[in-house]
Amino acid sequence: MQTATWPSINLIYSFYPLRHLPYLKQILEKSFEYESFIGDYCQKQIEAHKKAAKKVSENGKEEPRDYVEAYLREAEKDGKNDFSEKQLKYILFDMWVAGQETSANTLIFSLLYLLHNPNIQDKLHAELDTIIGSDRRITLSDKNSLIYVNAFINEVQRSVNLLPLNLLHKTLKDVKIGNYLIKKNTAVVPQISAVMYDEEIFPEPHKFKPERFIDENGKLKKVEELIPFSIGKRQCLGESLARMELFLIVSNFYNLYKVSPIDPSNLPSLQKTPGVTIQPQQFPCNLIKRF
Ligand code: HEM
Repeated sequence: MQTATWPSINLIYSFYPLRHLPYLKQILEKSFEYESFIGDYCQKQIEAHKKAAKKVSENGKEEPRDYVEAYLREAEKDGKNDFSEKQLKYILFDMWVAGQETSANTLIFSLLYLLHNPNIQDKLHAELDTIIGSDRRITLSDKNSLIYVNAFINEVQRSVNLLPLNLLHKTLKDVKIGNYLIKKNTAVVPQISAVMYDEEIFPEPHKFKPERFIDENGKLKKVEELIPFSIGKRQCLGESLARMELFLIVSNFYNLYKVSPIDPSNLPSLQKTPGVTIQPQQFPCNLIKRF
């Protein structure tokens, strides 16, 4: 994934003849290698589902267990050949690539921010101890009560700024914005960071402050400029899934564990490795059970 999202890959796809240059050629070949690795994995899942899934024609009335099963059933019902296995493979590929590392890297950065801000971890634990108060499983029904946890996740997503350059878009017709004319077929790179690091909206944008998302009455603030999933027609397809995952993992993980640095005088680096998605550096830390 890291290879496939290198800026050089974007460069090649923006101007395809560049793929013949020796260094870029090597990178592109590496990305094809990873692409077929993930593609093969998706294909194996489809094969396994085809064997196990209950077909509509076999009176499969119960809910499909997952996306692949739902797709295969729809394909069986469809008479127009709108569904194909190739399409399914690439949908799975897209969801895997877009959904796996994005959520994982955001979660890893949450650890880093807590290692750098032990007082914020104390506040997180204080809220979890007051509202949850045990090692019971936290569920989505707890979401509205855990204000600080939600504010913490918002601030992690704002600070990580996972897709700083968003994905490339293209204008389908001439567009006028203010005094600027953007011609049809222009590549546009919407800058999510310009919004999430705007100091008029988020004062001291480089400081990690979950409190910026809590109002004077202690309620969670809705801040429209918090746009880690982008906005518009092509905004993240997995946003609601990702939001659920982040809440469930962050709340349960930090309820059960306290994180601490191996060496407090030498904290792990917050440096971000660039790519289409931001990557953290590898780091060790201690996990202490709270229950
Ligand atoms: C923290 C987690 C995530 C973040 C920050 C994130 C962010 C984004 C962003 C910024 C885009 C580009 C939107 C645009 O072009 O304007 C995007 C696109 C996309 N995301 Fe996510 N995403 C996350 C998780 C997921 C998950 C879990 C899935 C699926 C299971 C997913 C699937 C997709 C897909 C398929 C697209 C392309 C949508 C399109 O082009 O129409 N993402 N995501």
